Amino acid sequence: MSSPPSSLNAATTKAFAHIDLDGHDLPPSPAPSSPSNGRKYALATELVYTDSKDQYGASSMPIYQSATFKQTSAGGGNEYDYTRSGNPTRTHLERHLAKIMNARRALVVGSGMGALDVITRVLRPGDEVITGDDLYGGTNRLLTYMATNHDIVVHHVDTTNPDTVKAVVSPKTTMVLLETPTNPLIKIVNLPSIAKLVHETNEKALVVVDNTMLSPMLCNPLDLGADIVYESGTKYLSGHHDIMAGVLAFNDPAIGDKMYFTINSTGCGLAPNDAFLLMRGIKTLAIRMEKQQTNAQTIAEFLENRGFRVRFPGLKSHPQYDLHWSMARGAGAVLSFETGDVQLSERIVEAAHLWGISVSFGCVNSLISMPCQMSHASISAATRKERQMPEDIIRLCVGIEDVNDLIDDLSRALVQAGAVTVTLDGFHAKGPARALAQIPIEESDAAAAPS
Ligand SMILES: N[C@@H](CCSC[C@H](N)C(=O)O)C(=O)O
Repeated sequence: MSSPPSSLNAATTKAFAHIDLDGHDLPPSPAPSSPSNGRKYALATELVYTDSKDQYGASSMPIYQSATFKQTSAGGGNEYDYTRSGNPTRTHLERHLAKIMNARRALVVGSGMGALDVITRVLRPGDEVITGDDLYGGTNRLLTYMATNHDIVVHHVDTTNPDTVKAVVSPKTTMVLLETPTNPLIKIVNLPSIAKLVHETNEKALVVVDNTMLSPMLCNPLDLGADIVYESGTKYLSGHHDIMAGVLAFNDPAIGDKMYFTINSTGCGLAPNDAFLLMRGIKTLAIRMEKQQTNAQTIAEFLENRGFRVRFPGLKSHPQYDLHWSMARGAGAVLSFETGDVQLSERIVEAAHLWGISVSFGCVNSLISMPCQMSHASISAATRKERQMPEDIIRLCVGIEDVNDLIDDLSRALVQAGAVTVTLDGFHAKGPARALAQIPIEESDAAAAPS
């Protein structure tokens, strides 16, 4: 895992300012800083291990809080010249991310949506994008913006069924944008099958995966056939909800060059202070994720055992349990459940104390939210209805607190909201929540899927 020679970095930093966004006459890509074959240890070890050569041997890469860098000659040419183009703290983070994401190259920007913006800038009028019918509200909003303002054609299909994707892939398909598990319905998407069928039909189409729900701790979409993987670094990677960040990773040097060109041109690269905080967060990813997943599993089982319909890939009842585990090393820590009644869900959410009513996930603190009113509110009510998104769905994003405290707080909220019948033996979902639990998830999802 040696660093690339400084002359290479300097060449790419300077040359990128003059190349065509369409990728013509690209200079050679920088040498992969930490290619996947540079990994020596188990992922938990690699998350904390770095071999950066700081001049003073600092064990934590310092924050190079400098906008510009002195050059040694009038022609410039030093490794760094200007932080928009490159910064040592950011480079250190990018090399570390490339290593843990099994990528040849990673880049970091100011938010997860910023990462998707960089990716979608390759689209041209008339290009077609295929994506899911259950996807993050911000992603839906950006794609809608592209469709409205840049004449991009967006197909929202049931990506849990590769055949529905196959039916719409064509020579015009430029991008297939997937997330698994989907947010907030926790449906699983068969990444290898879709990547294969897309590339067989149209070898130029880019398969792009939002891996925010799993993080590199649990899934490496590049190994499953994706061309680009991106994540919100605001979530599991940083883990403390104290920064916004976006991460992009690739194996194809030409894709990396294009994305770097856009980042340098638009100035959306991650600031040094945030790069430092993201790097610090990544070091505890394994231990946080382990605890969050264990807590999430306990809570999912707790709710299911009390008669709620729960969506979580750690439950055997999840209709795509086997598919999820064929691609991922864990279930993650986001689950959702339905009550069948919007007002009842609101009362549950508002009765919780320990669970913060907040958007986002992946943080050490546990969060509760109603996606249709919060994270996915930017999807119009009409579109939510068309896609049959359950307005009552509650999303739980599980943190690292003591699980008994989390269960106590949730139990109290369920009782206070009137969602359960209390007996001497405990309590059980009642009314619409109980009725809903009788309908298997696959049946209601099949009814919801667009034909
Ligand atoms: N008001 C924000 C909501 C952000 S949701 C953040 C996160 N990705 C989640 O799923 O909770 C917006 O409209 O973007």
